[in-house]
Amino acid sequence: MADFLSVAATILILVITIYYLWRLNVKTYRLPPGPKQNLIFGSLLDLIWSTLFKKEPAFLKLAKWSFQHGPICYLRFFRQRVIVVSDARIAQQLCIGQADKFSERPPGLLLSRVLKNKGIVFNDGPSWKAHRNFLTHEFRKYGFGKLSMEQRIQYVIDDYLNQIGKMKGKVHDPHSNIAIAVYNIIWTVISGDKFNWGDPFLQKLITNLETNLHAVELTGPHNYVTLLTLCHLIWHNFFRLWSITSTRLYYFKQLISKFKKQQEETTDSEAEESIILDYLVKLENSRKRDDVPADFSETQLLWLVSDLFIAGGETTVTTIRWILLCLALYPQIQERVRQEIVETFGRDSTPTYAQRTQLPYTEAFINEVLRLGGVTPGMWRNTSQDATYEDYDIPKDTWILLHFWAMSNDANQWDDARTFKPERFLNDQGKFLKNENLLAFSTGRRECPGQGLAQTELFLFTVGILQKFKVALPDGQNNIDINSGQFGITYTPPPHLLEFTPV
Ligand code: HEM
Repeated sequence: MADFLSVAATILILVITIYYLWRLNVKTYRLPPGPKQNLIFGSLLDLIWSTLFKKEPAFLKLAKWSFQHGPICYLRFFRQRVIVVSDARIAQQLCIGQADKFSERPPGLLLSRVLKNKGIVFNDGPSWKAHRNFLTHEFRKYGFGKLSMEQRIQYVIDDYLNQIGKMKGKVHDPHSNIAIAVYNIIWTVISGDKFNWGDPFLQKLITNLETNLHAVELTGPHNYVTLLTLCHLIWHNFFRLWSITSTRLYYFKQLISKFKKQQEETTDSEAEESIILDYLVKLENSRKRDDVPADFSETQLLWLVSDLFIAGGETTVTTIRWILLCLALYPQIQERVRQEIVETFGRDSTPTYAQRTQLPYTEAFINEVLRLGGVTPGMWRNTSQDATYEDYDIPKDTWILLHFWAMSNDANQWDDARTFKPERFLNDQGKFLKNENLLAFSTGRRECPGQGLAQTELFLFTVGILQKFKVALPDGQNNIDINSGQFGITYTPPPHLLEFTPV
């Protein structure tokens, strides 16, 4: 009896699988090249084998496939069609040239399922559009490059530099101080308020935000097949993930309540303009007029704030960690950047972001860190309609991986791709030269709306640190391999300690 049942179950599974595959291939498409696919699983078993048994990160495996088969590489993971794009120009042709078709997130992705109709990053449709427009308008209104916003950022960077000064050259892991400064900057930018250094609430929030980041890995096998998604959730303890997210939202709720209370106690003329205040005023005014924009609500404000902390925090913290590590690993480059800064602005005056054009080597250095660090290794889009690229078809509901790390590491686009060379961003006259192959902040309608803020932070941090400190690895720890970063939701530098000596 047991034998009969298992034979019947096997036949049933086979019939269902063949039916699905048949439906998938009813229409024959001219698909881009890719590795040979298994009839049923496509490349899923290869991916499982590499990630689970060979411990190769999925991002790296996908990059290898794409280097082997071309910058637009087709794969299938069981039923899910995937295209990996590892060329910045192709990404731009698709995401700008055919923006209507390439601006959604994949609806089946775990994070899209959980965050549907919430915030911005994994949201879609009218709710995404309304919040994205609001944010873009706000960032333009307060303008990075405008002094008031830069001053807010600079106050936090000054706190950071004071803190480093107090450590008197003690060797330490730079991560936690950078995180305190970066998350505080996000809060000051969106609320006009600022935490004191070492505020226990900020510390609690950061611990929460940095817990379990590996559970939201974006490209591993569990992303494509519901059964594997369930296994992944069980493995990472679904209840724990849920409790971390609820606690996070509770913290943001507390922050916004505190913000509202402060506003009530402030007279109109004293009130500091801010993104949160603008959201609440817009909501209030539109409620009175009875024309609330798509999905604007206090709950959505929570998700928006949460998204800004998540999208703007880990990315910027990781980039600054790479900046410090690269300064320490390449002392001659560090001296050259410092010399340029000190000769142009001295040790005490702070240049504005707009004055970066006077510091071309510093700009080249930061761009080389963004390239080699490849902080956001990739991001998903979904085709909302059938599309084409040159002679290839890209069917509706194909997941498109914009593989930023592969774009920055393609030997066909970059000389000595894995060597740290800021000069590649300078022209013959020593002026900074933008390189179209670098897409650190993505492209098209979903490109990073926080790019201006992030670039301002990276610039002010680099200048501030080099005006005051020499950054070095402790004696005997200079053998860190710059190519041994770890892939997760961001590409993080290998663990390291640093010492900061006043100059
Ligand atoms: C060095 C720092 C940063 C890097 C490298 C970075 C990079 C990126 C990338 C690659 C994307 C994906 C875009 C796509 O889907 O194609 C993105 C999205 C996003 N980023 Fe950033 N980002 C950084 C900092 C920030 C900051 C400071 C903020 C705001 C506080 C921010 C807010 C966002 C948001 C809200 C999205 C989602 C946009 C959407 O889906 O419409 N990012 N970022």
